[in-house]
Amino acid sequence: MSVPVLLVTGFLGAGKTTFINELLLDAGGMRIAAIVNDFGSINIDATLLESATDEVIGLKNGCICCSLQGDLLRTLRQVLRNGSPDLVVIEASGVADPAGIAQALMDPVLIGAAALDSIVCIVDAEDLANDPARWQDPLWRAQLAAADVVQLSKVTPGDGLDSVVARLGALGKVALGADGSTLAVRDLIGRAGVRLVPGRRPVLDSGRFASLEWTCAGTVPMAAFQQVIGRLSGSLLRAKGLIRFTEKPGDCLLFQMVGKRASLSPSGLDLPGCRLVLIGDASAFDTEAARAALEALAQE
Ligand SMILES: Nc1nc2c(ncn2[C@@H]2O[C@H](COP(=O)(O)OP(=O)(O)OP(=O)(O)O)[C@@H](O)[C@H]2O)c(=O)[nH]1
Repeated sequence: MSVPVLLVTGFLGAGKTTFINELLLDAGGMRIAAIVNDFGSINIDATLLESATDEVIGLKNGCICCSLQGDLLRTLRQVLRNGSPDLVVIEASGVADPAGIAQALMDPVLIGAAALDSIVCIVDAEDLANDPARWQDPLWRAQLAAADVVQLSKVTPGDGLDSVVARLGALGKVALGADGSTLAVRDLIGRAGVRLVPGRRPVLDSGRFASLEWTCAGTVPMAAFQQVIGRLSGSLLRAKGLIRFTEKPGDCLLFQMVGKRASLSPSGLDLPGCRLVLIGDASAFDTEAARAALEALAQE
């Protein structure tokens, strides 16, 4: 019998890694392997998931819905060779159109060993409230359209939640998690209808996003870092990183920013220096200016 593959999609920062982490931590005895595609060359998501399962493989430097389709298939074969898991979870990057990944997974050789089961789309309720234009975003709509299961994240009771659920319903999607709950992993499997090879071409707009990956071997001063991020925030869609501040060089902190909301929390990791990924709209985000501003912060 082929191993089911669960594909988790959703816009930048929607909560895909958080959702998968919860699945892995509450796997109900299932052996789950995770394949994680980050947009850039620093695979923060894979690093974050490594503590939750033995088998996490990061795919970086491209997108599995287009340039890395071959890498995805090779990785999947490798995962299957390493001892058949009960389930493979693939986290798409926030810029991926799941149609491209579904097409790749229709590979005639692979399909007997691993077959795409459900596609879960994480929909960020807070993002929809803050940025109603998201409803018209072609990439966001393509991610939603592909979904067998729509899971809401960042829900606040009231706050227009009923109208979000109703509007998703009008688009033909039943949104789960309006009460903050998530389905158990076993209940996510087998939810797909008959899946045809997607006829349309994936929504790809490689020029839409600009990203910067920055690392330094030492630390950065906290107040100056916050100032730089504050200045950049208007042009950023997503930022994440593992940062050591000069004031507390012993702590490796997880920095997250989605839209205007930023947070710092203990990462539980012990990686040296700092690593940061910034993603913005290409028309607004000046990566070289951002790099220079970050370089000016680096301390030994
Ligand atoms: N309050 C709240 N925060 C959440 C929820 N889900 C995710 N977050 C936060 O949102 C931020 C992004 O979450 P991730 O899980 O990394 O999002 P992602 O979709 O994997 O992000 P990318 O892979 O970078 O596109 C983090 O700071 C999370 O802690 C949620 O349900 N509620």
